[in-house]
Amino acid sequence: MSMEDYDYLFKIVLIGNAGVGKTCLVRRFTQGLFPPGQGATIGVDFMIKTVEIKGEKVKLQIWDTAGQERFRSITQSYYRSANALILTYDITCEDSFRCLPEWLREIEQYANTTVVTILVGNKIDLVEKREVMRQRAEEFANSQSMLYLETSAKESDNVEKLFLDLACELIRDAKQNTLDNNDTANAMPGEGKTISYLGCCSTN
Ligand SMILES: Nc1nc2c(ncn2[C@@H]2O[C@H](COP(=O)(O)OP(=O)(O)OP(=O)(O)O)[C@@H](O)[C@H]2O)c(=O)[nH]1
Repeated sequence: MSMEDYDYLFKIVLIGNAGVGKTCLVRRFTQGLFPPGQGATIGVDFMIKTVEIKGEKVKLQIWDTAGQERFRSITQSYYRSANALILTYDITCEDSFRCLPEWLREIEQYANTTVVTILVGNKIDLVEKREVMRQRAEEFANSQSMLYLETSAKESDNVEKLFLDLACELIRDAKQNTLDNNDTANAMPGEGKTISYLGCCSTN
């Protein structure tokens, strides 16, 4: 290993309407808590968490952007260097789902073409208030080649899975790129192990 204390560094950016729970998802994952009375994010916030996946240290830089329209020009500048985007909506808020095509246009315009995007329906603890059916969201995600996951930052449902699955996907991409960029003569011993990583994270 190098001087750095990690094997991989990935940048993950959360986007989506105001109030859907982006900050709460990040704080649940990085600090293990559900903040009471979480206020709106101003501009962009930033947290780091290092996780270990199959013996490799993965440093996640997590950027939490403000959903409010007035911050859009600031948040757009964070798309470009993102390895992954977590596009979040609130399953109890039809409006936040209806805005997704608008967010996808932002992604198309500002993000890297290789970015991994996952659609997240948050607040599944509010069962009675659900306005967006799971199947509908899944179909939408499929149609846009996005992964899909439902979470509750409050109850901690699927939050760990969200970030770990993303990290696995990014590792897989990184290993694949290394393979693609090296002809066989230059391949490092053990590179072939990439294959055995496929599907390593489908924990469900
Ligand atoms: N019941 C429930 N409430 C949640 C959940 N996640 C967030 N909330 C609540 O939703 C509100 C908004 O949460 P935030 O995390 O600030 O939302 P945000 O998307 O970061 O909002 P902006 O910073 O304005 O873009 C807060 O009152 C949270 O307590 C959840 O999983 N379940």
